Amino acid sequence: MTRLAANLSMLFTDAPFLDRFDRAGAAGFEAVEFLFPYDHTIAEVKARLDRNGLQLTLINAFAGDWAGGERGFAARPSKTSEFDASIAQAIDYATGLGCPRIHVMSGITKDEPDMAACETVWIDNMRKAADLAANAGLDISIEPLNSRDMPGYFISKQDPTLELIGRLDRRNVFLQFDVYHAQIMDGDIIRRIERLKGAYGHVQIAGVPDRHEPDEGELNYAAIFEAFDRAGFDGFLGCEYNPRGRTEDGLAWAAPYLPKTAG
Ligand SMILES: O=C(O)C(=O)CO
Repeated sequence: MTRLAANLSMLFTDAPFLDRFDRAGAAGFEAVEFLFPYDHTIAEVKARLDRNGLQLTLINAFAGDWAGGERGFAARPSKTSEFDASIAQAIDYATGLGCPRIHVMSGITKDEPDMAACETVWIDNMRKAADLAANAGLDISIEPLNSRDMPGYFISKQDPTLELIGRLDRRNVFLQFDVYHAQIMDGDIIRRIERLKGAYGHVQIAGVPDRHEPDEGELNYAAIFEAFDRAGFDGFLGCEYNPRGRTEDGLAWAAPYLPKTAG
């Protein structure tokens, strides 16, 4: 069954962050995800989840100076103390908010002098994060980002990322399968959903190429939703797109999958 989570870092952004929970609830969502809750206390965020009856499916660990272009620390040899602090903080928030997984970003490595050192520190950092998360009953999610939007990001394709995840040898680390990024870098989406079954723990969606609502662009999302169903994926699909206008005005495609609005 297709179930949708609103990504509150990209949807309802005409409202302040905490008010986006109310907008998502009113629009019929039963779940949300977002990148960084850290400007607010756990209690403030929890109160908004609870008052709207929303589950939280994903948060990101702090990833550095986002506006300045930073995208995480895991593969950056000079940033291990920032990495450690970001994981400790994310585990506190995920635990306090009842969120089952944390997206740990790998970092922009195009200007790093030694890629072998980046890979070594990525493995060490991700293993450390996975073990701390496992102690708290949480999963780690790792996402390749397409190199058109995010040049120089450490991981950009699904299969090489899975190869790295395999080397971690940790049972609580999963691929974050963002269909938008995967279509741009890898393609063959339906077969990939089937082949990678069990390897992805979280899924995100958007239209390709413009990252707007999934009802436009080159992908047939009805067929993709069926493929995730057939593959037995029972998690939420994170709606991580830039709305063409006001978020609510672009949600007609989602209505059949939103329990509070489905007729
Ligand atoms: O940019 C993306 O696709 C993300 O999910 C960042 O967390």
